[in-house]
Amino acid sequence: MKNERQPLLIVEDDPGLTRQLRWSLEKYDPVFAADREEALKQVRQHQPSVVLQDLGLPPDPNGTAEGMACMQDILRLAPDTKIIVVTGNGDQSSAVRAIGLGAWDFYAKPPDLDVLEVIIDRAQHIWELEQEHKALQRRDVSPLADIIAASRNMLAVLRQVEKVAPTRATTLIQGETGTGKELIARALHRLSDRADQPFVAINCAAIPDTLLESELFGYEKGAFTGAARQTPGKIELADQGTLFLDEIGDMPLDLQAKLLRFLQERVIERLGGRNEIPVDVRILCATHRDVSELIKTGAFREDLYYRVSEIVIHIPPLRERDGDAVPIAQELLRRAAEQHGRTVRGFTSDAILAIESYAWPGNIRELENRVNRAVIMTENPMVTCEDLGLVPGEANPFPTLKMTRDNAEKEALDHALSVCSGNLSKAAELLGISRPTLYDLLKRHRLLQV
Ligand SMILES: Nc1ncnc2c1ncn2[C@@H]1O[C@H](COP(=O)(O)OP(=O)(O)OP(=O)(O)O)[C@@H](O)[C@H]1O
Repeated sequence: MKNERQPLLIVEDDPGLTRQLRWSLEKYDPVFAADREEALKQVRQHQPSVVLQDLGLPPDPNGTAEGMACMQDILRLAPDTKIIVVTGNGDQSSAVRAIGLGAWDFYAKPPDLDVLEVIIDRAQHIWELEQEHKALQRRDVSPLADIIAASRNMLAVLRQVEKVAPTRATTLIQGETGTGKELIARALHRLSDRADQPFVAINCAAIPDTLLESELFGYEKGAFTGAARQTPGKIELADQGTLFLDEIGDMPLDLQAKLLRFLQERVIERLGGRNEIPVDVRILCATHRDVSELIKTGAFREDLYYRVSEIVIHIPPLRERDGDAVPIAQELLRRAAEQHGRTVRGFTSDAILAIESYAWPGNIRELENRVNRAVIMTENPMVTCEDLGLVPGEANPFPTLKMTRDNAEKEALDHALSVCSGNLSKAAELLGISRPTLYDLLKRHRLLQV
């Protein structure tokens, strides 16, 4: 424990006990409150790490409702606080309920002051350890730290990201909606030597075709009605940094031609302008669409595809990432609880099973939405299946032999490709098959683009 006296908030309406505590806990700097309102005021002012709180507070000194409410308010205000609740002798069930609602520990009246001091010291010590741990985490947040991954195929994606990031290679990130494409793009930028320069993102599907060109290339004053002043486009704004073209599969064909020209010549001309402006950007693109299909139907230029896909990163859907859903859900719950000031501590075991077995068609974005909603709406300390809107026990049906074979095949392909860093000849050799057979399998499992 640190040397300076730490503030200790004592929420107690019995003046005799208050006096006794003041004299016996002298290694702390005690501050007092006799009711909920005063307690919250003291928490705001002194930010104590440990609070000693009577459960019987006015206007309900013989019950526990006010005490429980006070405790929850304090945790909402300062979630890391260690609250030790004081119960009437023999009132074990209230103590257990308080722990369920987020109290750290409890002791029964009349207090044995030596024991109480040990409990407070321990709470203070744990609080300090937690703070140190958090500070350490903050200090070495790697650019990949916010990407939670435990599955082999996602860890392979992260290894690919680490290799590709320091290069200037134009990269296409493919994956279903909500799989984390933008998160990966940001990580590629933050791990590159452009990390201190701008990361500019534009969603080609969210901007009407007529505006996309001026958004990307900028315009001169008077270039069109409403062009009141010279405005640089996103490409120019990303100069020296990274430009992320999200949903590039939705880019209209005439703009695709312009983008291709830019990628070849690395200069832009603003709309209505005559000067060529050199721009140095690294281009990252993403799409949830099957580009090979778009090329076949003529909706995407093949030459542009080759330009933007020097490297292709394929992000697997959540249902194919073995062991990822639960740790991601836990991290999202922690973030949501912090953001919304809720004391929700985890998932019930039913909820964990449901998270594992649900197919997550909307991937992590859907998981995030369900967890957020649950954290805001739940009245339980642990999020349940119902809070998540999932059906308990809705496990996957027993897998057919074909499903099992397909999964094993896909896993072996994934593994071989990651061991051989994407080298197809080596991967084929490792798997004991010919290169054309490997090619066919990769195509069948959609692990190969075009
Ligand atoms: N592995 C992960 N760990 C933690 N959070 C994640 C992970 N992957 C994605 N997320 C979160 O899920 C949300 C969706 O991710 P993101 O926007 O990167 O997906 P996307 O594929 O670009 O989505 P869309 O196709 O809808 O644009 C974001 O809030 C992101 O922070």
